[in-house]
Amino acid sequence: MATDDTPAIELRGISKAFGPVQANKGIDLMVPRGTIHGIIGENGAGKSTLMSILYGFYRPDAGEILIGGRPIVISDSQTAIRAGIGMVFQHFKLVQNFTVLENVILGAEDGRLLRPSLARARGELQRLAREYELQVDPDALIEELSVGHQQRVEILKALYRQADILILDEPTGVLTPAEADHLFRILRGLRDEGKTIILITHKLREIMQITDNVSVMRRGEMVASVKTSETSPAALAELMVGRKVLLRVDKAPATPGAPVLELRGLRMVDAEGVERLRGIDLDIRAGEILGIAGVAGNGQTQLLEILGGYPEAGARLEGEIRLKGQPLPLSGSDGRARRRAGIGHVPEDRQVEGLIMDFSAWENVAFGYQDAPEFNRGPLMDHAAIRADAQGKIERFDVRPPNPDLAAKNFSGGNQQKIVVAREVERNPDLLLIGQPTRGVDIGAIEFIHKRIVALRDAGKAVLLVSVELDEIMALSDRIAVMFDGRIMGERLPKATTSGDLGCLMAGVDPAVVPATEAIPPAQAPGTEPGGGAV
Ligand SMILES: Nc1ncnc2c1ncn2[C@@H]1O[C@H](COP(=O)(O)OP(=O)(O)OP(=O)(O)O)[C@@H](O)[C@H]1O
Repeated sequence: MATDDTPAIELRGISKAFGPVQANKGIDLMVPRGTIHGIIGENGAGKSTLMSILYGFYRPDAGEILIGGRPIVISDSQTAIRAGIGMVFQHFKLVQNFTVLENVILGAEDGRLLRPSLARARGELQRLAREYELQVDPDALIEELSVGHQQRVEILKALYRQADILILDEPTGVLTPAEADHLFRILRGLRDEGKTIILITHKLREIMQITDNVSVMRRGEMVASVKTSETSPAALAELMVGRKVLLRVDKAPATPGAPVLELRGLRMVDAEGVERLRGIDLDIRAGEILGIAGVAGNGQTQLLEILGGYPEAGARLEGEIRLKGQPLPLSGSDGRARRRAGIGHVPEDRQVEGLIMDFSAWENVAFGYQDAPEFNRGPLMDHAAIRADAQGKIERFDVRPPNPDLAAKNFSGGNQQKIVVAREVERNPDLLLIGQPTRGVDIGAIEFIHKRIVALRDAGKAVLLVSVELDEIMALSDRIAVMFDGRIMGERLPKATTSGDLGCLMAGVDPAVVPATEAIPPAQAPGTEPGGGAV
């Protein structure tokens, strides 16, 4: 019989192997009811696998699951949902061309939720949205929503199914700081009414800020479970990685040289006629990291795509791009031509643009560089050479498992990112375009990726960094440009600015021309509905 202190979730001896990879080894975990429980661990430590077992995506090879004190076999996600478990995935599982309402009721029409009438479902959805401050338009198509709003739909979907336990896998990776704050308010509210929340994150700041307890995984094992109030970021980092980690970027002042990239009046109007870039002028010099700060959706993606050689289909472009003094074509170029010209590109979305998920790691390491001379023997590609090259990159970047034959989709998110970064950085491009370099990446790997970016700069290369993580922009950049609504709102030196100052520019307000007393609107991507606020 469940009593008040019966844990909401108890895992005993859970093991799961994928071929030779032991993703989970005899995991024990106890999550008290009405708490927020953090799970941290390096990329590939087995966090997502464990949660996928709890959600019925995978069957464990061994072990037992108890929900509310009762043993349960979770054979599929319907069983998990019936047991009161809801999951918000890293990559949302919403149907893009369905409405919010359709997505929320999809799959919920079984058992206790017998085919509700649409009107009743709408009423219930609106009630939940109001009660939990998760406002979204029930009739909006998912594809029209910002990622923050799509995440609201995922949470609403779980609440609609009456989840008592909510699992969130890296929920803030795609959110702006204001959106993340809002999400945390919601999670605290849910906890305070007795729901149990599991939060997987790589951000130790979030762990310290919001969790009650935290469990640490390393290489498939659970190595510690502690009260958050009794630990520190440094202690957690060490538990995770097994060594001390530098939690800040160590770099000497930049010594910029000649301009590598010059942009003049770059404009882009997309296929729907929306002006996404409204005349960008920027210079990036050799030996310099220029960080672009901004709320996602203000033109950074378009800027990277154009420079990387694949602007959105149907877009109209104007302006000039010069690389080391030479004009580059605005269009009619592609990613390979840009790479030949000396531009490396780590795209923001590794799964869509950075990798071919069904291809092996070694094939992905040649992706975009397949015409490089060392990868070809006469008219044929030299697979052995590409494989050997990939093996070296995988080892140097500590990609786990270090298996070049594994398909990209079978690596954990952070290891996928390392594959893309290794491919681009190791080519020593004159200009590296790098979007969200450490999204979903563990702290050990962040330290490593940051070092490699700084090393590239120190070798006299130019780096254009786009990140929604203000901390990352502040730590890595030699100079910061803030984008808002397709324009550069202002430039700052990291030492001469604050996150408040940058936040104003990110919201489209120049603090230099606004009286200090005037209210600053929350940073928000244009096009998200004002009623809902920044998530
Ligand atoms: N379907 C699969 N087939 C083969 N191997 C897999 C599969 N899913 C996961 N793995 C492997 O299992 C291990 C654990 O992966 P998992 O995704 O659980 O890690 P994680 O801790 O969630 O990592 P990240 O923080 O990078 O998301 C990794 O080595 C991964 O490559």
